Amino acid sequence: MSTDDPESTGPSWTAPTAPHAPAAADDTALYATVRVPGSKSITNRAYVLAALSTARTLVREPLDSRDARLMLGALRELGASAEHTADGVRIRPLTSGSGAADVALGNAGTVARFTPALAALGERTVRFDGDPAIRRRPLSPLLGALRELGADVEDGSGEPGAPPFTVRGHGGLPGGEVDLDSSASSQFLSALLLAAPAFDRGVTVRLLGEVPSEPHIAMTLDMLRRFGATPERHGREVHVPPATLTLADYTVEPDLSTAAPFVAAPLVAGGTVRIAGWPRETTQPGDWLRSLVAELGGEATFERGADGSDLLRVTGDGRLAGRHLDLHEVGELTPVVAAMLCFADGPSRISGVAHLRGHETDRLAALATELTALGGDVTETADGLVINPAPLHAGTFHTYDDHRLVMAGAVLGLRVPGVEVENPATVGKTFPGFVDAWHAMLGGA
Ligand SMILES: O=C(O)C1=C[C@@H](OP(=O)(O)O)[C@@H](O)[C@H](O)C1
Ligand SMILES: C=C(OP(=O)(O)O)C(=O)O
Repeated sequence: MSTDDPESTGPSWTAPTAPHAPAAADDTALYATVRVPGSKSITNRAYVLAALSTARTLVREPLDSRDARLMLGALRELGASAEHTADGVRIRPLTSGSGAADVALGNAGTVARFTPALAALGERTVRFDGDPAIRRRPLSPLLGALRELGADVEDGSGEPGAPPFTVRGHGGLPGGEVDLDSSASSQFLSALLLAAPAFDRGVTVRLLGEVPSEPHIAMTLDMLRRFGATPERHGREVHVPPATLTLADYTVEPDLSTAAPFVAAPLVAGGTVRIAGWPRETTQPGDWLRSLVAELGGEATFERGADGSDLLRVTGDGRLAGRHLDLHEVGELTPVVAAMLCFADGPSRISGVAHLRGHETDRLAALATELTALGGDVTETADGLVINPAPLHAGTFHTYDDHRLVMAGAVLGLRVPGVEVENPATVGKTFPGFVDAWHAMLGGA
């Protein structure tokens, strides 16, 4: 499966049905242990912080996927180096250098939002562009804030404040105080905070509007601290003083958002799935899935594996309660959660996720269209979806170049024979091995 070709539509994939679905958990039901790859959000933050450090960092157990490769490609263009070793990826920090550079964004929000500040810190003239979809995703509040902090950002041929654009590095950024509306994406705030230790005066961000995806901000602050920075947050103000970053070694946690469809499987189909390496403490938004499982009628408990590592054991019986869920803090889980709720025995509602219209695709429109096309009773609201019980049937599930729609299609297929998931290769944004792992979970590897 190519991780470099966003347009590759390839053959569709008939999502497999579960062995015994729906069913009470018994010995013929789904029973599997699953290992998911490293967190995209942690991997790409670790790479950025390592590139800003004063010495080499070994990033252990990183994600290897299209978004992670795009981040490494961007950092190399900006003067860092990345070497794959037996233990992980060793990053050597950014070096000064002049001339022109080109950063390929693909459709990676983390690359588009986290790397322009790094370009402003260097001395290259860096052009940024990516897939057609990234040109439509929100960016302009971040580029505006970077300009106010002293960056030289020039709009390109498209919409102002959108790729393609150019950053002319002048060897540093003054930094200072700035107002930021980060309501369209928490990544704007994370981007400023991650680069701030390298600004002459650090940064003080005064937030306008509500920031979604709060756990991703906690992740940014936590990782900054591990690399030696001292961020402080007081309500709507976040301050990061200048700091020298260094960390020899960083181990990436498994991606709990990538784990979402595997957590959903036993609830939707009946059975037990264990997720290996689920951390007892984490800033990842996917950790919220543990409480979701309980709320929808399943069970999620920690176990200790034979090797001493933690596993999360998720059990369900194929019956799900309908619920109203505000997903503002965990928006990236919406596609899989919406697929689960199509099997609930009562009405459900998802709210708080208007910003999903600026994700890989307009996820609210895509989910309403695709779930309805399979027989679902799903309507879009301004900030979410209303989902009522309805029998689903076979059909094509279009994925709009969105990895999480492939995962949602897989969940639907557990109980609905004949769900044809279009362009499954697009899941390579975060989990190139997803289709194989899904078949392995179902016992058909
Ligand atoms: O900082 C991050 O790593 C992310 C933040 C979130 O972005 P939004 O706040 O734009 O939803 C999330 O949805 C995305 O998958 C990853
Ligand atoms: C919104 C997502 O990705 P990105 O990092 O491209 O914003 C996502 O993975 O759900």
